[in-house]
Amino acid sequence: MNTDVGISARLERISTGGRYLIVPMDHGVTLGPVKGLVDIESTIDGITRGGADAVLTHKGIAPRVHPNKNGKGYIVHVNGSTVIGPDESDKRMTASVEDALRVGADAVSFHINVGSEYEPSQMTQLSELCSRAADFGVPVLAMAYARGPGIDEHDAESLAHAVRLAEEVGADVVKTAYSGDAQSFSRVVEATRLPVVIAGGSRGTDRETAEMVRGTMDAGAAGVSMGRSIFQHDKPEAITRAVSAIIHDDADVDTALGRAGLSLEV
Ligand SMILES: CC(=O)[C@@H](O)[C@H](O)C[C@H](N)C(=O)O
Ligand SMILES: O=CC(=O)COP(=O)(O)O
Repeated sequence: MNTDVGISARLERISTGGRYLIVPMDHGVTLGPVKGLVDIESTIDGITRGGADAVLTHKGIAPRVHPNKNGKGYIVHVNGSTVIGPDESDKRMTASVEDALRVGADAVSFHINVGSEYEPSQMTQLSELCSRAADFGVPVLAMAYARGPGIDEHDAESLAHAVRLAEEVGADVVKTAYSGDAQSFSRVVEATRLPVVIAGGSRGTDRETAEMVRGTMDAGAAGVSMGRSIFQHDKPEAITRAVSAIIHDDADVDTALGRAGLSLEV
């Protein structure tokens, strides 16, 4: 049980009533300056107006985040790798808890590939990060992916193992991939007492995005940490509005898309 008042207070800054709509934009390290991240100021302005609870970036982007985040929460991501480097799974530390606090973060996030050859070192780093962050009352979002040789990244049992590991080493919120349907994802949610949020993966249609979010919430999860489906959208504010309607107002898919002015077509 989380009894730390600083962690509780900061968790409230990155969520609404225990539900999370986080938009991660750490992909500039991983993928480069892709669509939506070149003019990151406008994207952040749109998604925070659309109902995001928090945005997430690497520490160096902080000066471009604060003037545009409309009073919403801010999470600093503390490890990274690139798709053009020797091994994308080999995430290395890029910031400390102190760095994150210096640039105004409300929480830190850390990516672990459970099942990869880097799992042992990443698990140690995550555990140490959680201890250090707790010293300062800073929440840790663990991005716990099931990634490695022979692993199905959407298999519910593997995802359940990944989210459970995050709780056991001391994280406060856990993000993982979606297993594809509400029934299987409920087994992932049941594997931990932590709030579970999903990654979106590469961008699909608006209906696919909305159905994924609806299924996630039906499974008992706490929300999303959804990047490309939101920041690569032609209308980031509108798709955020649709996702927010599902997460914060329990809207169904058609209501959410309609309320955001998006097409109801497949
Ligand atoms: C680009 C991807 O495939 C994502 O799933 C990333 O691995 C997520 C991540 N936080 C990153 O950009 O490193
Ligand atoms: O940091 C990355 C994520 O949390 C997920 O990003 P995606 O683009 O929704 O997979």
